[in-house]
Amino acid sequence: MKNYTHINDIDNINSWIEEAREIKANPLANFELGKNKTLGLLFFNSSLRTRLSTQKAALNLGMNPIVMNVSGDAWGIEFGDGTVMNGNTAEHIKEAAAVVSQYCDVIAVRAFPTLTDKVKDESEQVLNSFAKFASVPIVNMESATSHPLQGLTDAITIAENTTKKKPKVVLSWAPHIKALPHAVGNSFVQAMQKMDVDFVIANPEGYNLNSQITKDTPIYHNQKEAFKNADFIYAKNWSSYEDYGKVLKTDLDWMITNKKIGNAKFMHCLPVRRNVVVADEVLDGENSLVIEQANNRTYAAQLVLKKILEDL
Ligand SMILES: NCCC[C@H](NC(=O)CCC(=O)O)C(=O)O
Ligand SMILES: NC(=O)OP(=O)(O)O
Repeated sequence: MKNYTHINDIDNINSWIEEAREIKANPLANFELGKNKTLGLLFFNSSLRTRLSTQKAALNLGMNPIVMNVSGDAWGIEFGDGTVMNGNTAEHIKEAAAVVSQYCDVIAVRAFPTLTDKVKDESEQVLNSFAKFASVPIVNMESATSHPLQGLTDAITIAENTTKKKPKVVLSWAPHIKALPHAVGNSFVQAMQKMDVDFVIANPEGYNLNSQITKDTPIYHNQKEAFKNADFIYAKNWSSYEDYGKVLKTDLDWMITNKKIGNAKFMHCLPVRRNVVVADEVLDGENSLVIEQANNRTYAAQLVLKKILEDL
């Protein structure tokens, strides 16, 4: 594999899940594969899990990770073509990506959306510019519209926590005070569409995700109806896609509680705001998978890096 930028880069989700579980059972089996190879991790935004689990994955493969907070620490990067750079940006992505490519064998990038400019966000300017101007493989650590390391992690977590042939999985919108990206929701939808699950989405009116992503996945505006017979409930807030980047609703009637989830397992990508997105009782209860889900970030990243290293 060259780049891992989207869930569509997964050619066979069942074999990927199987391989990730083998890696989890024996994380140091490929310790020689990444010897003398450098992974550069570039962060335009905050992170706890992605930053640490991707480095851990690299270390398990014998790679050397180097990390940079691009926003603030690096020179402001210009992405526009032909720009007269007399503003706040000091170096062009053409030089930046070419230079970093000389130091790193693989480059991983995190860059969130503006949530104010839909066209710009959907063009995936930052991620695609790295893919265009870097001479080494690129890994998406959450871009404007997708978080494929998280989507792969979620698929692994569901597979290892069910014995059913076709479990029912619900992605539920949940409240938040801030405007959040669609990336996690989008990649979860795309991962579930590749799996053999009974998958539905629950969100209030005005909060439908991009229909080119949800396609024919059923969307309920009644959370209770959607949760009937659910085996997994995956909560996530996102801002409106239709009324782009707007927060239309902050009251807590869509917050996840024990009464709502019943016997279903609870999932969230984290970080999560307690008693806004989900009640304490759920996160502290035995149906919560969130800590194991975060653990699986390492093995998802390790599988992706392994596939890239094998093709270098
Ligand atoms: N990488 C996991 C989620 C990152 C981001 N969450 C956040 O920004 C939460 C921030 C807060 O709660 O203040 C998102 O939703 O895409
Ligand atoms: N789930 C996730 O990507 O977490 P971080 O934002 O902390 O990396």
